[in-house]
Amino acid sequence: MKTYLTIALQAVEQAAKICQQVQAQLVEEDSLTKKDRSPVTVADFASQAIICKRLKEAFPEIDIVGEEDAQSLRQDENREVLNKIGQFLPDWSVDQILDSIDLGNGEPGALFWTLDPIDGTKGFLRKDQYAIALALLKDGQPVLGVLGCPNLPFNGQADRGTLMYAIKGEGAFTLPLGGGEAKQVHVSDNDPEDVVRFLESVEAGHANHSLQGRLMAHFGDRAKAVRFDSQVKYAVLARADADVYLRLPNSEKPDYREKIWDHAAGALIVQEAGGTVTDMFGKPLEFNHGKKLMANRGLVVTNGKLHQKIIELLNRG
Ligand SMILES: Nc1ncnc2c1ncn2[C@@H]1O[C@H](COP(=O)(O)O)[C@@H](OP(=O)(O)O)[C@H]1O
Ligand SMILES: [Mg+2]
Repeated sequence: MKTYLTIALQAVEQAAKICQQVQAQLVEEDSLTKKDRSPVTVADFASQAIICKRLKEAFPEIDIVGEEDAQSLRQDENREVLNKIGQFLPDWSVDQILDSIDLGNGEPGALFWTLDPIDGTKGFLRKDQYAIALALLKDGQPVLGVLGCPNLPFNGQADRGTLMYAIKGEGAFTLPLGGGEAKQVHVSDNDPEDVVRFLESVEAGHANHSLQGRLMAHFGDRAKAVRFDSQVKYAVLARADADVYLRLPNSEKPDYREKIWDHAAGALIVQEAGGTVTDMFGKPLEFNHGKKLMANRGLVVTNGKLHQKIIELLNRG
């Protein structure tokens, strides 16, 4: 597993550098809109190209299930975006860029990678939080997870981003992006009688803020709300900077099913830091139903001590 980890960390580091460069000089034309009306940027594509190329060089036999594909980039109308990606990958030919992005068109199987090249694209566009999320899944469960969080200060240092990783059964660790010593992380110790710090999406459309508000009311003044984009929320909870992360289905999209790349890496990291991850009914996540968590609805992520209480409150009818 160590070889997988080394390559995964290098790939995410490399992608994070490009994402930081793009975010620093981002303009509106650097993104396009997908069929589901969600945005995708130059950085999403460049990040996927870099990570897929690196993984396939090292592990040619393992499929990669990535969020993006190059179909839209192959259309003339998006030539500008393709050219811009080339500016950030100067040694790459156009075909190399397109083909590397499409290395992420693999299918979920017994052993596969899943990649979100930029999780929280809307946060990225706001120059806010985002994560590069990579996980290795074996027999339907994440066994390795890496989160690159370029805008999440490492140890309070605003100029250093955060990298987090976990291997199943071996704990969760953090180190600064750009290199440094890895330190083990543990979730908080807070119980239902303490202050409870709740994480939620910034984007109201990705969650149910009003249901979450009603649940928080149960804790009165002790409930604090913190909003972050992306799987940065899992990283924040894993290092004990928050206690609960709720992702409750938005009433306007009751049939929404979560994507595996939005949760595989983060869920493993929180579990290895001592926390608990289930859906809103307390059911463990099942990653063996294709690209979506078809057997689960919503998410409840806690430090473990708060889990039962939150599930009870959510399901008391
Ligand atoms: N209706 C919905 N409910 C829950 N998640 C949604 C959603 N619509 C989009 N998303 C997902 O929410 C992710 C961002 O999460 P967050 O709200 O925590 O920042 C998006 O990932 P991408 O940004 O990779 O597309 C997208 O996959
Ligand atoms: Mg995502």
